[in-house]
Amino acid sequence: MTDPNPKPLLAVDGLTLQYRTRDSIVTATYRVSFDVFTSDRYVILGPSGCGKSTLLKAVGGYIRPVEGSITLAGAQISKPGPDRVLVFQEFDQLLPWKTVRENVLFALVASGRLKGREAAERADHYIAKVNLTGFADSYPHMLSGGMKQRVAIARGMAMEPQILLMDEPFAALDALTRGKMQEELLQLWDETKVTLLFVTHSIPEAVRIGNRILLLTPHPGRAKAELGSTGTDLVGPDGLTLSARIDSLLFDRHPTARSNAHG
Ligand SMILES: Nc1ncnc2c1ncn2[C@@H]1O[C@H](COP(=O)(O)OP(=O)(O)OP(=O)(O)O)[C@@H](O)[C@H]1O
Repeated sequence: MTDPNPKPLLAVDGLTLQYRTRDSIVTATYRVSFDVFTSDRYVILGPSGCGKSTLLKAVGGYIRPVEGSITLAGAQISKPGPDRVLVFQEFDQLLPWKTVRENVLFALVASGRLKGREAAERADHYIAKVNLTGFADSYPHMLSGGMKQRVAIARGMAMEPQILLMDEPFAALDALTRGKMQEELLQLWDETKVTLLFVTHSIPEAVRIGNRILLLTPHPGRAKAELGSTGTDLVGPDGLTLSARIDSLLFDRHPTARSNAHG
């Protein structure tokens, strides 16, 4: 029987995050709360500067909250750990002097996750999962942007973290490649059911990737609404697509039935 009240894997409660510079304090997020359950594809969506990246860094353990708490499987997050892996937007997140296989292996071995043959087998397994077996001995400069992002995803997945944190991983790709990468990520999720926390400012991407979507207000980010998504942009009983509903909530616009939002 399934538990009617499952405990969240990740619980973010009343989170206020700030940057303190020499002469000012910037509040990035204000009292944001949300829960992520095992195997969720949880998307944080909001305009540029609303604190999405800052939130992800706090879940990664790189920023301490000034207020509120973050717990993973019931334990307070206080520092970075191999149970949370970040995939960034930038193509330069790989080590340029290491091959694809060495990049994936390095993370596994340096974190103490695995060593020797086990590490090599795990690395090859995830390189195959992102369809890069034929490029395992290539260096990053020999790969396209999309291929580099696949390596970053394989490296993150190989760590078998409790949650994979993705900060606009496809934002720097052309539209066709971006669509293909979204499809591949969903396939990978189908095979692994990895829990995703995915940040984007694109409404169509949020609708495509997420099973649950948290909308943040413009700076400083506050939780505005949480929506469930089927992963497709179906028209609801009110005649609105999910994109149109999100658009109206994010920008306080009057929704138009069957209108399409662009992100
Ligand atoms: N290192 C920093 N020092 C001071 N302020 C910062 C720093 N990093 C971010 N900020 C500020 O914190 C706020 C939130 O930034 P953040 O990068 O988290 O937003 P975002 O929603 O991820 O934006 P984008 O979609 O453009 O990446 C912004 O006002 C930003 O200027």
